[in-house]
Order: sequence, then structure tokens, then C-alpha cells
Amino acid sequence: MLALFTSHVQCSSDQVPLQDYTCQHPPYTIHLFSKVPLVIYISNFLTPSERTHLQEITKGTFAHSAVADETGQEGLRQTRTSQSTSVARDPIVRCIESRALLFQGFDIPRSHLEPLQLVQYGNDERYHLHTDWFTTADRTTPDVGGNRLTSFFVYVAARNLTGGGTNFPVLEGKYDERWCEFVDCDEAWENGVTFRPVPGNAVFWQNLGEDGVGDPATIHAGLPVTSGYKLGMNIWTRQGPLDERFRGVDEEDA
Ligand SMILES: O=C(O)CCC(=O)C(=O)O
Ligand SMILES: [Fe+2]
Repeated sequence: MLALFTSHVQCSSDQVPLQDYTCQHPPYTIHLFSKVPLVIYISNFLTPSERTHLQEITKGTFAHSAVADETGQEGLRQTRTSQSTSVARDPIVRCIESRALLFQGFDIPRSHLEPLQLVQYGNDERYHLHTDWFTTADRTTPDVGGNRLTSFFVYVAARNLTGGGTNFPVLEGKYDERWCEFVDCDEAWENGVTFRPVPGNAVFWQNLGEDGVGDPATIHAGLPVTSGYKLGMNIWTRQGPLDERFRGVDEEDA
């Protein structure tokens, strides 16, 4: 979460020319996993060229991820050993933002999105059980748009990856074998559900109930990467608009 508060706009000189770019959404496929909480697995949410672009524009910008403790203090914790970075907004990133907004209907403005966050994991790195919604009032003030209404965790890259699935211990497993393409069917029944980190795919879920209260059933973890490399991306939608201070200035909004 540190990234949100140190968000900055970078323009690397080796960026591809974007003048001729037009935003086109890929024909992704949705698989409704759970209605309450709402959990949807999405295939082909990102195109291969978007995945490459995200890696190129964030090269060399990763720092150890910070998490907030119960008192709302940011700190480097053993709970999260991955490295993260905030993604600067450019036309391709804006296209991915638009897709995430459209996925949720026509009613959510761009100002409700936090800057996209990339998270990378090497060997033995993980993110222990947590919720994406905050439990303390000082993390959900109006200037940051309140709490996190929804999350997408998008798999951007996987190189020689074993482990590294996204585990929801409270969700119930499924019986139909077709789920095994998206869910780790070797996971012990009592461990809940582990989504497979397939590059381009994503898991979407709703953190808050209709009453705006955080749903404990959305607790999840990034399981340890037992070999290889995993790169993911958080797209978090707040309940309301974030201040420019946290979102970064967006010329297109002017
Ligand atoms: O790495 C994952 O699979 C999940 C990461 C996550 O939950 C987060 O960054 O909030
Ligand atoms: Fe998370």
C-alpha cells in the first residue's frame, strides 16, 4: 500500500510511441465462481502485448512491498515478502483501467481507481492471509475514496513458476472438473480454493457487502512461489473518488 501514497508518474525514454495506439478490449471470458461473496475468474483479461508493456514501463522500479498493520502504520512486514510498484498512467494503462471500470458496469468513474499496482514474487516470496479492505478508519477516509469496494488480481507474467496461486481459504471448492483449468484441483479440500496464476487471467471479487462492510470471506493469500517468478497486478476500486494526491494527476480528466 505504500505505493498508493508515493504514487508518481514516470515517463521512461524507452517507452514505445503511443500516438497511433487505440484502446481495444480483448474478448475475455468470465467464469462466475461465487455469488456471495462475488468472485469471478476471468480468462484473457490482458493481451500479451499489454503484459509486455506493463513489464517494460516498470522495469527497475520495484521496491519491497509495505503493508499496513492494525494501527494503520505502514511497515515492511514478514506478511508480504514481494516487491511492488505503482504503474504510471499512459494510453495502454488507461485502456486497462477502462476495462476494469466497464467490467463493473457504466457507473464507476475513473477517479475511483487507485493507481494500478504491480507485485512481483521470486523464490519463497509470498503474501500471507489478508483482506484488501481496511479495518481502520484512518485508511478509509474520504480523501482516499473510503474503503476498497472491489479487487482484481491480474496475472501478468509467470516464468518457470511453481506455486504462487491465489488462495481463498473460506471459499468452497467446486466439483466440476472444468474448473481445474482455473483452480488448483490438487489443493486439499480444507484449504479452500486456490486460483491458478495463468498469465493474462485475473480474479475479480467484491470486498464489501451491500452495506459497505468488509466481507471476511474475501480473506486471501498469495501462496509462496516455490520456484520461478510471478508478476501480478492489483486493480483496486474504492467506494468513492480518490484525491489527485493519491491517484496522481490525470491530464485526461482536466
Ligand atoms: O499474489 C497473489 O496471488 C495475491 C496478491 C494480493 O492479494 C495482493 O497483492 O493484495
Ligand atoms: Fe490481496
